[in-house]
Amino acid sequence: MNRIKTDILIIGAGSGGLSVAAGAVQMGADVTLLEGHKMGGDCLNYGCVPSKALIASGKAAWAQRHSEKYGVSDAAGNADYAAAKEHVQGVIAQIEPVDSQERFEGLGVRVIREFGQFISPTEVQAGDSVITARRTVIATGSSPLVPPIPGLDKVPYETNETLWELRDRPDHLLIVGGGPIGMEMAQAHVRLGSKVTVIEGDKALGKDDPELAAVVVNQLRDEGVVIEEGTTADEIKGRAGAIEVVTRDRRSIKGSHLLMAVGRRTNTEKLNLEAAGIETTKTGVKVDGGLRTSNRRVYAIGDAAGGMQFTHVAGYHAGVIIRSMLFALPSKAKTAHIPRVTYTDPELAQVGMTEAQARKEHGIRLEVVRFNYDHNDRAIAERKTTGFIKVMVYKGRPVGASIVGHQAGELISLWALALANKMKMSQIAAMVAPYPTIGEVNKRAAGAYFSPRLFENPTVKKIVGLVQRYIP
Ligand SMILES: Cc1cc2nc3c(=O)[nH]c(=O)nc-3n(C[C@H](O)[C@H](O)[C@H](O)COP(=O)(O)OP(=O)(O)OC[C@H]3O[C@@H](n4cnc5c(N)ncnc54)[C@H](O)[C@@H]3O)c2cc1C
Ligand SMILES: NC(=O)c1ccc[n+]([C@@H]2O[C@H](COP(=O)([O-])OP(=O)(O)OC[C@H]3O[C@@H](n4cnc5c(N)ncnc54)[C@H](O)[C@@H]3O)[C@@H](O)[C@H]2O)c1
Repeated sequence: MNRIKTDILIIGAGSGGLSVAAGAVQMGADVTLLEGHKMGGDCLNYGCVPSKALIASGKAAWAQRHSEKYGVSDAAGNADYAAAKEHVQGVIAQIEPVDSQERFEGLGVRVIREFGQFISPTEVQAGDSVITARRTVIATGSSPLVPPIPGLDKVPYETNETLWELRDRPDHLLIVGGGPIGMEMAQAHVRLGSKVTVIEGDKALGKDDPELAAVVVNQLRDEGVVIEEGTTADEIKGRAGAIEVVTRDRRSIKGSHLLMAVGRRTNTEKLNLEAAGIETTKTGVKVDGGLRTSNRRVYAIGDAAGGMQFTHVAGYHAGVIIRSMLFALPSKAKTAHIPRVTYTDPELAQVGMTEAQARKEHGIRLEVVRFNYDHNDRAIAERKTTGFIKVMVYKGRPVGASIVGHQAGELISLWALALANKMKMSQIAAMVAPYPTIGEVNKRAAGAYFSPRLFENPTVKKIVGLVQRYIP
């Protein structure tokens, strides 16, 4: 048995774990990192990176088929599904070195390629090593949730972990779940030439503002995706190439392939948390505001912490706990300034409160300002005028922003900055945005807040009248 003493032990080398490791080791801590599977975790290997790469293939095919409006004749836009998947692997391969064992060992991190499990409140076993750490970080991420739908265990199905291996284009992809995974993959596949049916138990993109979700849902429907809402997949039948989903209302929906995209479950089963006195909740490891578990020497971050499940959240959590672990300073993880984006076309982006949440919180004192993409000159030039922004404002400060449209994911960063720093609408309005950019949408939303105050204000009119009378 190999005994190791270390300052910081990190379990899981995904977005969260790697960020802690890189930060802590470069600030002088002795760091040990465990990874039982692939370096880089879900985001690099099975999540953000492959999904965004496949979306890029779909976009390229779509652009070829829809170029007539720019004076360039439409082309067939026929996609080679296997080649698109090679492109996906190529993108992963290009990013991989940044997350590699070699890079982290080069930084001075002790990397052990084993799954870890607690054997006591202060010890973790990984292979033949027993590690005692001053502080331990659970960064074990999450896996696809596969619900016990009758018949599912008897048919082949894809998840976000297997989809990237598939080389034969599905003739008809059935997707159970209309959340971000389901909707992003539905559009990528329909654009790459598959028929696609989404079966969603409630509302597609149901966690988002329904007014924005409707824009995305309508676009996908226009592109040919069949979206069945309000009905769950209650039974699965068939065999490879001929899958049948029987819905709650006893309809039979047939397709060639099945993708399960109904949410996540956190990876805690291998950790033997009881041995360390670490409690869990329904969604993940139980943490306090500073991301400490019920064992004060152990933190949980990223997907494992059971809150918002995004790569940038895992990275943010890393910063929060580094402050607390390395400098013993108080540090709290907040959520109000965390953005999220669904990378459909158009994209859907949110930070802070949605309109419904803000109305509930602030009642009639809430102001909602809007601006539509069809008044943005760059959007008109690029013929990407579908979409709008709305900003929820309370006492002169934004408390939420929702954007659906071209590059919404890029535009939301400004509002993430504003919310993180409690900025005023006047500070956004003071910004000069270059013309013609999609980014002017943000400036115009801020302008929409001040327009009525300036242009429909009798006092302003009176002052201007007076000043004009007296200046030479
Ligand atoms: C299809 C898909 C698309 C996504 N797209 C986006 C996106 O566009 N933007 C975004 O922000 N987020 C996206 N996400 C979410 C994002 O991937 C996750 O939020 C992020 O990967 C979480 O990081 P993490 O460090 O918590 O966990 P992970 O990245 O999952 O890393 C956890 C690591 O821990 C390892 N591990 C588990 N148990 C143990 C153990 N006992 N011992 C040792 N190692 C262990 C695992 O093997 C894994 O490598 C997407 C997710 C999916 C599934
Ligand atoms: N762009 C991004 O940032 C991005 C992209 C993909 C995934 N993610 C992350 O991964 C998480 C998981 O994504 P997801 O889409 O799997 O989960 P999700 O929980 O967001 O959506 C799952 C959907 O499946 C539906 N559902 C559940 N059981 C069903 C059933 N039996 N039949 C029909 N519908 C059913 C739910 O109503 C829900 O709308 C996201 O919440 C997000 O944190 C992020």
